[in-house]
Amino acid sequence: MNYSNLSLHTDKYQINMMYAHWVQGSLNKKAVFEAYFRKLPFGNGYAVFAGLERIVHYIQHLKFDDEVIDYLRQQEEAYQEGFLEELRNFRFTGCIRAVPEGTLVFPNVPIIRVEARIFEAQLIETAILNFMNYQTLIATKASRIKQVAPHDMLLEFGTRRAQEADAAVWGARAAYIAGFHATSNLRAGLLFGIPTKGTHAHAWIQAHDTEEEAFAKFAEALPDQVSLLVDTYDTLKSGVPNAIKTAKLLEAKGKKLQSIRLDSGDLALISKEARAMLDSAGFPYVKIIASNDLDENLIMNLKAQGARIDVWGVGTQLITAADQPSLGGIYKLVAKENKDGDYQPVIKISGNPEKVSNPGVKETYRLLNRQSGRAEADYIALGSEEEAREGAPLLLFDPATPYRSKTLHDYDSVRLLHDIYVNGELVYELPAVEAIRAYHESQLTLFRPEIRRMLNPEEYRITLSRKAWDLKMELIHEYHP
Ligand SMILES: Nc1ncnc2c1ncn2[C@@H]1O[C@H](COP(=O)(O)OP(=O)(O)OP(=O)(O)O)[C@@H](O)[C@H]1O
Ligand SMILES: O=P(O)(O)OC[C@H]1O[C@H](OP(=O)(O)OP(=O)(O)O)[C@H](O)[C@@H]1O
Ligand SMILES: O=C(O)c1cccnc1
Repeated sequence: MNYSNLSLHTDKYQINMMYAHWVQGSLNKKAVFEAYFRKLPFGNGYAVFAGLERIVHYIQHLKFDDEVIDYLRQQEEAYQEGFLEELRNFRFTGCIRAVPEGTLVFPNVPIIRVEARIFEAQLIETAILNFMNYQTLIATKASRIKQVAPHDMLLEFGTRRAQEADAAVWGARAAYIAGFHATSNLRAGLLFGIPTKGTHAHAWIQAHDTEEEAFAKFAEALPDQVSLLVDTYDTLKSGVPNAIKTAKLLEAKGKKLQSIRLDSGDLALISKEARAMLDSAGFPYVKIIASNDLDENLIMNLKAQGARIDVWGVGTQLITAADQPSLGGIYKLVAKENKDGDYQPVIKISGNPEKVSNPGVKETYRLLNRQSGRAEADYIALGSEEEAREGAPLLLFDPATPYRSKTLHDYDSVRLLHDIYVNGELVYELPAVEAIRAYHESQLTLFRPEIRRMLNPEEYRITLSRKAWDLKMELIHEYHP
């Protein structure tokens, strides 16, 4: 079996809809879908978009091979051979626009737009959401951790607790984009060129007669990168004193002990005492790593307690986004091709106002205040509108709170969506992960600290243009006269 073929990495209902479009002859009708999420995760003030590289890789390799076709034939007797033949010839021929990875993104702002034959656009919904939702979630969680320890080294240790192998490597990459410095996962290092780091486990100590011997042997084996786990028996009575002995052995050879790792107990108290012991033994350069179910709240708390920790190893809480294990990103049809070949806007109505979709093919602009250089708002306009593109005065119109409406005069507007595929052709050069990480860091500076803060952040302004709002109201009234 070919484990790497992702053509059926989709929900069965997509293939059923594709089949029904094929049966009724509407498969080639064009459609526009937009992907976005409605609510920020973790109560954060922003999310960090990630997942595009994986999406591109998926689209590039989309192929219904013989094995897949045979499986579908067995699965569903109703599927006619002509449909299966259509799938056999499947390739993506549409257009995809997306925000670059590392961009800060906000609720209800389209972050991916797919314009394609409905047959194609429908198939890829599930995979696009799967990649975007997970990676954006982990990048956002990692960004929160980075916020509380902006000057410390952050190591991603989550693979053993991740929801399987793909989550481990793509999660490691998402964490790196958001400012982590390295991962323990070597495959992530190989695949994405991100730095890797590692200490050793308790098993190394347990495999020797004494802790002292274990440390010395480890230092002998890897003298240039010795990091010792000091809590196997007793951190302060045995682990740290033995680490100091090893540090002396290393110095005698002209080498340096890099760090010790604390993995249990009161990390604030123990780190302070370990720091004092290392300093008074003449090893101020030895860093202290901490691990043990850490997250942004614990790290912030440990810092408030004066913990002397230089490096944070973060696993389970990050890679599983433990406090919110899913981002609710969605993919909604916003326009369909009508009989004349024009796009007709469509809406999804819900009893819950937050769930009513924004109809029409739209363009999103990030408006940067020319005086401060800071982002003021994201402005969602219909594709046909010119104002934001041309820098004309813009009404930031808030129907729920009209007193918040204001007109923006002196601004630069940046189009958020970039061409990724044009008529089936990949036109976007995927940036190296280092460049994405640097881009993300620069993007953060565009936002005021009140929006970036971890707790009760200020809400960033998202505005529909007057025309986009009027279109929404028009369609609502059509269905609810
Ligand atoms: N000073 C501290 N303040 C708040 N939380 C702490 C502090 N020190 C450690 N913690 C956190 O408390 C939780 C439990 O720590 P504890 O020392 O009980 O570890 P443990 O996992 O039970 O130890 P072991 O690994 O030996 O079983 C961990 O998430 C740890 O990171
Ligand atoms: O705690 P996390 O943030 O997930 O970080 C990774 C954990 O993985 C290792 O533990 P190990 O697998 O030996 O199990 P443990 O949880 O019992 O320490 C390591 O010592 C960390 O404690
Ligand atoms: O290198 C480490 O210390 C490490 C790696 C994975 C999980 N826990 C710790």
